[in-house]
Amino acid sequence: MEQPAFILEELKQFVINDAPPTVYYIPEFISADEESHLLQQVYKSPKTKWTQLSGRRLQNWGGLPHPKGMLAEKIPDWLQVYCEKISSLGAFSGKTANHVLVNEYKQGEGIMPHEDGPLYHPTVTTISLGSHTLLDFYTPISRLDGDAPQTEESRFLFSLLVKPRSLLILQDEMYQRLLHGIQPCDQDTMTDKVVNLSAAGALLGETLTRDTRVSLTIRHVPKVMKAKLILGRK
Ligand SMILES: O=C(O)CCC(=O)C(=O)O
Ligand SMILES: [Fe+2]
Repeated sequence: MEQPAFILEELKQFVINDAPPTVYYIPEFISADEESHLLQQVYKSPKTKWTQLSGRRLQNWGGLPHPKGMLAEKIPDWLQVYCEKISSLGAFSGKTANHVLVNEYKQGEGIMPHEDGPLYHPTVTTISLGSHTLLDFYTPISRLDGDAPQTEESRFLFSLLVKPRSLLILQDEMYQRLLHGIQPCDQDTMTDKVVNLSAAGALLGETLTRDTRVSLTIRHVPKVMKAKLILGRK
């Protein structure tokens, strides 16, 4: 059922105005009890659910997104609760999230700048557990001939501080145009490039030391394959 658009009104107070459209940052979206319960569930999952990548490991829930459609799998209740809670805020234009990535970053790990791409409804929502991190944003590589090679440093725009238990929602230009990544480092110093400092309750010049961070990346995959039930049919 379509959610009325006015539910997004509630989120308006959480918009980060110093970032391009649109960033919502909601501190303490979940309680400390919910955080430890979620971490327990993540670490209780079968070892086979983990995929080790260079610099992080991840669990995929809900199916593998594919251009031809995702073969949907049931999301366990401990994650489904949050899919529904976030969707009820209107984050996915009335649709319900059906895909969750669990990423685990040990101290000093990160993720290369990337786009989340066209297989998702263009909204990404992230719950952080266990540690803060800095999410960095970059302009895309310009493909104009004759341009000087662009370094990651020259494409860097600004960062968002995401604290444990927060919910981050990125839409519009933040999803569709900019790239995001996490530097593989142990500590983050808060500069004026961190555009949500006050919303995240941090101080300019403060240095935060990272610990293991687990993030829940909750999204909606619009294209889902309908499994054909051919049993008993000609
Ligand atoms: O851990 C995060 O907050 C970012 C994860 C991410 O960008 C992704 O899985 O695509
Ligand atoms: Fe991403």
